[in-house]
Amino acid sequence: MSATTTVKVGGERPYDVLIGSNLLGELPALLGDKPARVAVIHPKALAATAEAIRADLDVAYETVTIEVPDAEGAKTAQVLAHVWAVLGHSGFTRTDAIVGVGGGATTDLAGFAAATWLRGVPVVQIPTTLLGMVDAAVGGKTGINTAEGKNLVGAFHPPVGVLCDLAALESLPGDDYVAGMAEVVKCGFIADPAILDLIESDLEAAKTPGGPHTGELIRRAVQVKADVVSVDLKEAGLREILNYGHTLGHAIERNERYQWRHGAAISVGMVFAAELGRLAGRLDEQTAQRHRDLLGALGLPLAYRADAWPQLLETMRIDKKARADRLRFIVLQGIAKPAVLEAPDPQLLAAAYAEVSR
Ligand SMILES: NC(=O)c1ccc[n+]([C@@H]2O[C@H](COP(=O)([O-])OP(=O)(O)OC[C@H]3O[C@@H](n4cnc5c(N)ncnc54)[C@H](O)[C@@H]3O)[C@@H](O)[C@H]2O)c1
Ligand SMILES: O=C(O)C(=O)C[C@@H](O)[C@H](O)[C@H](O)COP(=O)(O)O
Ligand SMILES: [Zn+2]
Repeated sequence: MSATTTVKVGGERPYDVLIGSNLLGELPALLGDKPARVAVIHPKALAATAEAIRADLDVAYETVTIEVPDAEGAKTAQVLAHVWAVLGHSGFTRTDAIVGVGGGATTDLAGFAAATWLRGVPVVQIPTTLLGMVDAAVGGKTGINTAEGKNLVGAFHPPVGVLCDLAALESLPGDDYVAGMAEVVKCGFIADPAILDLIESDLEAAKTPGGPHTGELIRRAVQVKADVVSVDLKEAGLREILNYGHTLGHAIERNERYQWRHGAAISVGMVFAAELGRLAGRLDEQTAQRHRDLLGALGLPLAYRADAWPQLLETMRIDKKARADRLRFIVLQGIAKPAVLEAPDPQLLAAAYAEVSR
């Protein structure tokens, strides 16, 4: 994809997601002339990019870079407190702005820092992973983990803009790229079957950013997310479909002390959700099998430890979709036909887990 594509996100505070190459020059226009100060939050792996952004912005703004720990290590209350301290020492006011540069973990933290500092300052997200581009940086869900589970503290705080510079994907390790494909596959199953066809048309190419369909896959996945969050920012209903595979996936991440990639965990979670839907009589066998075939061919995991079930079940009880004692899962009634399965029989749950356990 050479030209820049724009996906519009609607709602009370609409914004654009730009997808293309060499987009960093768009940042000053997004920030506008209101901020006097800009904080660029990034992990070590993106230090050079953050420095280049700082150098560019220095002409018009007082700019500070804030390096945060890598991956899930950034999504803690301690790191958030550190960011608040830097903003405080730097004199950040309500018109000043934050820029998140990195994968989903960094943009979740940067977004939450922006949501909470002075009860809300503008944030521009610059995702540098596939997962960040197609999912985390879009939609305004921000947050951190706690000892009890994934993303348990957070806020809905939409960015003022998102810059997906595809050149960033060139330095991304292969396993991280493939982990991002799990969310792309999710978008295919819940809303846009053309995504599944494009991936299946060249499975090897789909594992790399150099594939012939990379740009279209990213655009389609961003469009799925944009369509959903434009009408349901705060997850009052429709937005729950974006959580397909995440009820079990988040429990696996916690069980692995966040050493598994998010995309890998939700890959197992989606196979589980497909089996749950099948065993509940809602999903046909062929579509359930298509989950395994597709995710397996991409190199994503399809199974998890059998002995972990009691702990996973316990963790799933504080999933955000749960209501009182009732667990709720997103299942499919067919491709692009997501639905809620409420309070499934414990035996049904165990049977679905048996299908993904080893
Ligand atoms: N807010 C949301 O709506 C939303 C949606 C999906 C996922 N998430 C969250 O996103 C996180 C996962 O995001 P992720 O998969 O991007 O992982 P990540 O942020 O942990 O990044 C993966 C790794 O890639 C490195 N990296 C990032 N960009 C790079 C680049 N261009 N070149 C080289 N290395 C690079 C990072 O330093 C890290 O080590 C999870 O915490 C998940 O909960 C949030
Ligand atoms: O944007 C959403 O809504 C999603 O559910 C997208 C998910 O891919 C993402 O991992 C999200 O962070 C999960 O949200 P949570 O509310 O279950 O923590
Ligand atoms: Zn996710």
